[in-house]
Amino acid sequence: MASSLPSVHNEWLNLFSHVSSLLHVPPSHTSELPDLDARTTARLIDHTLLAPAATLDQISTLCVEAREHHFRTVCVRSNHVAQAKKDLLGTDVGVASVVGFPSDDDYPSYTTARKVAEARSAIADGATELDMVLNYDALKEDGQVSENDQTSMYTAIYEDVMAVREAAPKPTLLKVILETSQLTDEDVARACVICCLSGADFVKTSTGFRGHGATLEVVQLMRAVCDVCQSEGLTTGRVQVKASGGIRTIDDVRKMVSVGAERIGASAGVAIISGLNRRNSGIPKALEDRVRGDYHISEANQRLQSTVTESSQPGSPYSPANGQNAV
Ligand SMILES: O=C[C@H](O)COP(=O)(O)O
Repeated sequence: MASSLPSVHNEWLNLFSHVSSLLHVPPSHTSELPDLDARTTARLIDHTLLAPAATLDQISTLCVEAREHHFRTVCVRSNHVAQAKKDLLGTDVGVASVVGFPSDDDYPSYTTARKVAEARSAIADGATELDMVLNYDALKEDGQVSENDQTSMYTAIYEDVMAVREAAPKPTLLKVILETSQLTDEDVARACVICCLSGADFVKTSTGFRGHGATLEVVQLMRAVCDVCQSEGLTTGRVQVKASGGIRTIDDVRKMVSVGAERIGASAGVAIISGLNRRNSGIPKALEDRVRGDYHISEANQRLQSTVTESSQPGSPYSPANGQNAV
């Protein structure tokens, strides 16, 4: 692994070119979506409440829901980890803490020291998983760095993730949020390579606070890049993909799983499971749609479907091979 780590800017660029030359994003899923039962679906979901103004009562309600449905984790801000841990003692639900997360309308770039301190505090309070935000703004500085520069922002981005990884060694799971709505496909791919080299367990699409959430294309691209990194020996194991942001229905989940997501971050976890149960119990679709409407399903579907059609650059190595979109 150490010999694979670039040290200067143009070594990073060479590595990115090498990975992209091997990249084959498969055709988008066009046929059957996977059947998922309620238990399997729940174990895919990080049941999420990240509103900065969330109260302890709301966190406790989140935990009651997570216990009832057996979600994989609750995903909360670090100041809520201790409460969630207490509420979930003796259950099969983990606690995931975000690190370096934005607030409603502020997207600060946290220092590495601050992320490390937040990670340590969350783990001390009982977090079993961390969802840290990548320093994704730095990815956009590529044009300002010459290929001969000895320093590279890619090294700085890598070191930021590594510092949190070292503060949160396995078995704590480390997910790195790319905030894909803010990135080009090329930058998404580069971010995935950096995360793979840093020993992340997951790459995750979105915070849900900035721009649109997960799209099928970006999940598919992230899966493909992580596969290339693994086959090229750039990872210590399989790096998984977490889709988050705007996932509201069981069909949204099925679509994301069909293109490679192995974890779902959603604040609509209860609605997703309830919709699935109603469907399985044969409640007429018209009634289901009316109930689901309470959760702004049609708006979420529109968001998902419109982002699905924002295709990657045709002909680029980051585009699906046949350009078809999943629906
Ligand atoms: O990390 C997860 C996201 O914040 C969830 O976003 P969402 O509220 O659109 O489900």
